[in-house]
Amino acid sequence: MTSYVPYPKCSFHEVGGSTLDSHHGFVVEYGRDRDVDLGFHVDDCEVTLNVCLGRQFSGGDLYFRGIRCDKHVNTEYQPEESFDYSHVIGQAVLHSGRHRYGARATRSGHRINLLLWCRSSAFRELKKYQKDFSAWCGECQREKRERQRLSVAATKLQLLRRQGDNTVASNC
Ligand SMILES: O=C(O)CCC(=O)C(=O)O
Ligand SMILES: [Fe+2]
Repeated sequence: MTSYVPYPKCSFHEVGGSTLDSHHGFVVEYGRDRDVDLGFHVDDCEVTLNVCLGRQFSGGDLYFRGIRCDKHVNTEYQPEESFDYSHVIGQAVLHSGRHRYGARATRSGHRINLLLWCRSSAFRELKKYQKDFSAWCGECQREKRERQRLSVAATKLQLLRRQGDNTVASNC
């Protein structure tokens, strides 16, 4: 193993990363007589640690397509949310569990990865009472920006109308 990744206690604050209190670990294997790829999904956790253990393989890239809350999990992605990651043996990737992603086909060889799904019971409890996840959901953020844009446009229109009324009144 060539790299070291600290336990993600202090990362991913906005998705519960600072209150992680349990985890679930497992190994995935791809190759001959095993899985080929993995479909588009989100993990059942707040933070995912994915360590590429080996062995020799080609393919198997991860394709990420934006972080989403439950309500927006099936929405479109924006071009800037598209990110591909190529596994490197001995290295790990750490990402939000709400990041939508999948694994492309392992084209040859045998790929083995260790997954650690880190969870926060406090974050899960809080989430039940929240409706706006614009702190981390890309689609909540987009909707919020759109609401703000419409509100600014409506205010501008109101001001212009008022200005017009005043001009008419002063000309009478
Ligand atoms: O194949 C990988 O590297 C990722 C596996 C994965 O996303 C999962 O098991 O949830
Ligand atoms: Fe996953």
